[in-house]
Amino acid sequence: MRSPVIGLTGPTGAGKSTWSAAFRALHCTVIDCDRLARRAVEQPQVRQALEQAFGAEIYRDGVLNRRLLATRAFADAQSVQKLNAATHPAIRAAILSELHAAERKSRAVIIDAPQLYEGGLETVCTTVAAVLAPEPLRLARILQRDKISREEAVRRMASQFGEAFFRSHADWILDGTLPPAEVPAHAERQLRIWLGECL
Ligand SMILES: CC(C)(COP(=O)(O)OP(=O)(O)OC[C@H]1O[C@@H](n2cnc3c(N)ncnc32)[C@H](O)[C@@H]1O)[C@@H](O)C(=O)NCCC(=O)NCCS
Ligand SMILES: Nc1ncnc2c1ncn2[C@@H]1O[C@H](COP(=O)(O)OP(=O)(O)OP(=O)(O)O)[C@@H](O)[C@H]1O
Repeated sequence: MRSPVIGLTGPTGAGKSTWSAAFRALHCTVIDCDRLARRAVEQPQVRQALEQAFGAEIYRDGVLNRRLLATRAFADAQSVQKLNAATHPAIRAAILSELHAAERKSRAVIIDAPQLYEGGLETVCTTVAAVLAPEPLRLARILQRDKISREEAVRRMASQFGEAFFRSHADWILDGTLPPAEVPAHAERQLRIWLGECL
């Protein structure tokens, strides 16, 4: 039988990683799309598309300057679209390949994808959960985590869907403000609901 496939999404800094770590500890397979994206940008056809859209200087000795690409790609909506067009097909292929490998072997598969809807990945999910937290808290978290300027952080946040979108599209909302120590118990309860629904 196929395992349920849970899309785990939400805006930057909401706390998806805390929830996905809890699901991993519950023996779910977690497909981490940020990790797959890091691999995708090393593929020749993705590199070529990114260089064409954002300039050859974003790679140096074959290594992507992520900060420079981020500055250019999150500058406006059109640039974000170019970034997605260059990277999403390869990321999607990698996700589907990992999904195929995991689908019959895991208790559940969690696709941890900030760009789940932009990539059209909700169509392969049994259900979608969005992790949400208030914007000021998310901003503080990513300033701390990513060591970027406030301006860069605000631009990146503005390039994503807002809370209202996630509330109206996701099937479940998960609390990104819970103390981390409390997340595992909530994740276990949530997983039971999903497994019950999907049996
Ligand atoms: C532009 C890049 C090089 C910046 O790298 P950087 O190390 O600064 O950020 P990192 O990759 O760790 O992503 C951090 C967060 O930024 C946000 N983000 C990443 N890509 C995008 C995007 N295309 N649109 C909006 N937000 C994005 C996500 O919330 C992500 O979790 C990188 O984010 C990238 O390659 N993005 C395109 C691929 C993509 O869409 N990834 C999301 C996978 S679903
Ligand atoms: N429940 C929480 N309580 C306190 N801090 C948290 C919590 N969840 C996450 N954090 C911290 O906030 C930062 C951002 O969280 P996380 O990496 O999970 O974001 P994300 O939702 O995966 O966002 P992105 O899409 O940017 O990767 C991290 O440094 C993390 O340690």
